[in-house]
Formats: sequence, structure tokens, C-alpha cells
Amino acid sequence: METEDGLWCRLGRIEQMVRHAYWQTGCKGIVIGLSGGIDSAVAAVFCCRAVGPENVLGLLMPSSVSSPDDLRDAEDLCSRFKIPYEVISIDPMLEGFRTMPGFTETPYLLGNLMARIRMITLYYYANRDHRIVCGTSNRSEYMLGYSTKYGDSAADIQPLLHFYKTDIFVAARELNIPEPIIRKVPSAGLWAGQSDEKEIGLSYTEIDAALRALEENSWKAQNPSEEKVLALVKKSGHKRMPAPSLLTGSQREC
Ligand SMILES: Nc1ncnc2c1ncn2[C@@H]1O[C@H](COP(=O)(O)OP(=O)(O)OC[C@H]2O[C@@H]([n+]3cccc(C(=O)O)c3)[C@H](O)[C@@H]2O)[C@@H](O)[C@H]1O
Ligand SMILES: Nc1ncnc2c1ncn2[C@@H]1O[C@H](COP(=O)(O)OP(=O)(O)OP(=O)(O)O)[C@@H](O)[C@H]1O
Ligand SMILES: [Mg+2]
Repeated sequence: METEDGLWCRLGRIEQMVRHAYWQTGCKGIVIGLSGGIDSAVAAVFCCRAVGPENVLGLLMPSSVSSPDDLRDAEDLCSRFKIPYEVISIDPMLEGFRTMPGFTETPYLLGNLMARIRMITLYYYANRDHRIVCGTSNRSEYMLGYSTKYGDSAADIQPLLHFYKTDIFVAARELNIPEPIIRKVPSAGLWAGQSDEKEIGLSYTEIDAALRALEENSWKAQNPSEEKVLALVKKSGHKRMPAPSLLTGSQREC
């Protein structure tokens, strides 16, 4: 069990990383999508602690399938931590896609499209205001590939990427994130009633236990949960790698 000092040391290192990226890039601010969920709340608060809330902009980007409670929770977070924010409905952008020849609508297609529309909006603000985009991905989602490629996974900094989802809850309490955000069921919010754990078929407690065991045992699965998690990790490898090309590793660097 980690001591309180150990936990604060870990949280302090995240702030240092964000501050370092901020100064190194010479940007004039950070922009982050705030869904009313725990990952974006924790990432935003780390940014505020690192560079001051006045340098952080929250974008609340509901669609017609978003829950009004999520929008209210995101607004409450911004007022508690003094984060400037804007509310931008993504419905008009979705409507634009509906006019495209051959447009087909399923929850899966719309869900990934919404995640990518949010990414485009974040980068528009980043370009316009010389900001960097803060990502909210955690280690559990990243390893399972539970994100939209070049959508919610796209960012300039990833302060939570080393945290398993179950660690995020611990950090959220330490950071004084509002209780309704901590208590809500994790959801990508891409269609009404979506739940990460239902869609994946395992709870985050099971996923994180399996990931920890697999990492310790050189990725050898020892029970059905680990087999299922390992299959998802393998299937999503392309999301964690550069796109295949004939360029070699050393040619990518300078
Ligand atoms: N082997 C391979 N090598 C290289 N590229 C490959 C590939 N297989 C697929 N691809 C490419 O990847 C695409 C599929 O990946 P992608 O478009 O991401 O789609 P996909 O992984 O099928 O779906 C995204 C999943 O993430 C979940 N999600 C999305 C957004 C947010 C959250 C959240 O938690 O907030 C969760 C969502 O509910 C869904 O289960 C293919 O259309 C193809 O372009
Ligand atoms: N309605 C929204 N407005 C703004 N950003 C959003 C919205 N929905 C999703 N996002 C962005 O996409 C990210 C991925 O969503 P995800 O559901 O994984 O995280 P979360 O909502 O912060 O936490 P949880 O996984 O517990 O629901 C969010 O953290 C946020 O940055
Ligand atoms: Mg969510």
C-alpha cells in the first residue's frame, strides 16, 4: 500500500511534467475537453496545479446524446477550480457529416465520428490561441485500445497515461474532484447508456488486475480474464505504434 507521501510525490511529478512541456513548447495555454467524467476532471486539475487555471481552457462539447448531468458536472468542476470554459455543441458539425453522400449512421460510426469532431475542435483552439492539447487517456484504455484512433487519444501531453483507471479514482480523491464525478459510472458517452465496463465485458478492477499480472508475467495469460485482456491488447497494437512505413526508427528522430 502506497503511503500518502509516496502518492503526493507521484502527483507532484505529473505537475512537473506538465509544467515542463508547457514551458518547453513556448505555448500560451492548454486546452482540454471536459466531459463531466473523471479522467478529464483529473487531467484538468493537474494542468491547473501545474500552470494556473487562468492558462487552462476547458471545452465542454455536448451532443444530442450527452447527458445534461455530465454538462452540469463539468461546469461545477470549472467553477470549483476556476477554469475558464466554453460550451460548444458538436451537433451542427455532425449535421454537416449527415449531408455527405453515402453517410450511414450506427452508434459505433457516430461514436467514433463524435470523438474525432471533438479532437478537431480542440486542435482548432490550440492553433488559434497557441495552446497545447491535454489528453485524458489512462493506461487501462491505452493498453486495451479503448479509444478512438486519432480521436480522444490524440493529444500533445498525456498526464494520466501511466495511471491505471483504478489509480485515477485514488488521485481524484486527493485532488478534491467533486463527488458526483468520482461516483459516476465510467462512460465514453458516445451513445445513451454506454458503459465502458459493459462494452468491454470486464470491470476496471478486473482489467487492471489482469494488466498488472500480464506485465509481471511477460504477457503470459493465466486465467480467462487475462486471456481476454491480452487479446484486446494484441488487437489494438496498431493504436500504440507509428503507422507502418519504410522509414526506419533512426530516421524519425533528429
Ligand atoms: N491492424 C491494424 N493496423 C493498422 N490500422 C488498423 C488496424 N486495424 C484497424 N485499423 C484502423 O483502426 C480503425 C479502428 O479503430 P477506431 O477507429 O479507433 O475504432 P474501434 O477501435 O473499432 O472503436 C473504438 C472503441 O473505443 C471506444 N471509445 C471510443 C472513444 C472514446 C472512448 C472513451 O472511453 O471515452 C471509447 C468505442 O466505444 C469503441 O469500442 C480502422 O477503421 C482502421 O482505420
Ligand atoms: N461531451 C464532451 N465534452 C468535452 N470533451 C469530451 C466529451 N466527451 C468526451 N470528451 C473528451 O474525450 C475524453 C475521453 O472520454 P472518457 O469517457 O474516456 O473520459 P472521461 O469522460 O473523462 O472519464 P470516464 O472514462 O470515467 O467517463 C474525455 O476525457 C474528454 O476529454
Ligand atoms: Mg466519459
